[in-house]
Amino acid sequence: MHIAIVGGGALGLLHAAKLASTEAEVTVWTRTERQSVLLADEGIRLLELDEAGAAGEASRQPAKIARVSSRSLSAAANEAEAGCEGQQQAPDWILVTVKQADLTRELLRALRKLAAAHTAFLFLQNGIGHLELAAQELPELPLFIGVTTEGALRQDGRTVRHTGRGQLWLGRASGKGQAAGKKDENQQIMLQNTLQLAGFTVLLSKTMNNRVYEKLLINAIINPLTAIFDVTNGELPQHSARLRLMRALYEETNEILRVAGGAELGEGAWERVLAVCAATSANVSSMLSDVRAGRPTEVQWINGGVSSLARRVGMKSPLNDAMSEMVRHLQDDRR
Ligand SMILES: NC(=O)C1=CN([C@@H]2O[C@H](COP(=O)(O)OP(=O)(O)OC[C@H]3O[C@@H](n4cnc5c(N)ncnc54)[C@H](OP(=O)(O)O)[C@@H]3O)[C@@H](O)[C@H]2O)C=CC1
Ligand SMILES: CC(C)(CO)C(=O)C(=O)O
Repeated sequence: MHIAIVGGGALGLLHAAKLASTEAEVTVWTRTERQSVLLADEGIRLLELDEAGAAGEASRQPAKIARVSSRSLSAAANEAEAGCEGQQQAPDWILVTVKQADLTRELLRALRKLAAAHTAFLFLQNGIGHLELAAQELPELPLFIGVTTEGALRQDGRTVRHTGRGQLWLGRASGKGQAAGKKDENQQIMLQNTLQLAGFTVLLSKTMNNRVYEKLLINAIINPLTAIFDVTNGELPQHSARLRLMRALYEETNEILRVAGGAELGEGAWERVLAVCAATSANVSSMLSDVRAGRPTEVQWINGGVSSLARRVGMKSPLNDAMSEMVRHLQDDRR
């Protein structure tokens, strides 16, 4: 099986490095030519978690060097379009691991050139809204969505630290329980088996809607509030005013996801949000990391995504609107 990974960032390098230990052929499509040359020459340096869950150097595990092929995405797309001799066959799977802001029409059009009729796509972004865009640009191709609780941090162009073991749920993008075709199922099972051989825990789901919305609920609460208060995930609920804000944001978001998104998150969703804070207590959330580094955040696809859902059915979303506004200000202030 040939698996191409779009983006040599935290999640992309983690998946590529671990998949390289299987029989799959792995290609990383990077943004820059420079990173593609670095990966081809020196391989990916993976700081793996040990059995107790400590990562890389902290646990004194030697770094693993994983050999993969790599290409800049634009060069690969141009070659595919020109029908250059000797180019790689179209992949069976394309795992898209760029951040939301980089998941543009232009990127999707480049990917279309690199796909064949048998190519399936898996999108691993936090937030919502990107699948609609992908469906417009890749209407005839099988699109799958993944919700992952793995944690990864890129340290330099070729080094990635596995910061937390989690699980990956994957299924059809619009999967509200519709019957999957046999080809679909086989494709998913092949990817599941390969990812499991690489060491990931992978579960297939026919109700990805609920998985996506549960992760969205978690991100819509933890990410903006940790960014605004400049605290770790574990510190967030430890102050009564912050806990009250979390709860208010939970009530608003949960109701919007239920009414506008048809989410069935069941009992205990609030406790699960608190459990994520506890399980990732030392984490600096991705939104706080982005704010600290002066990078664009994914707030537009997280709290902004919740607000868009609300608007569609005439509901109000004052707290989510405020989160988007405040995080955008933080972003602008840091630039
Ligand atoms: N990291 C994590 O633990 C988790 C992340 N996620 C989600 O996964 C997504 C990716 O996150 P993460 O891996 O942390 O992000 P990173 O910023 O580490 O990685 C994104 C990568 O995409 C690359 N990229 C951007 N544009 C293009 C392009 N046009 N062509 C090819 N590559 C491109 C970037 O390249 P360059 O560096 O050159 O700009 C970068 O290497 C996000 O939506 C995040 O919310 C979900 C769960 C866990
Ligand atoms: C679950 C959480 C909040 C873990 O840090 C996350 O997904 C993020 O930081 O984006």
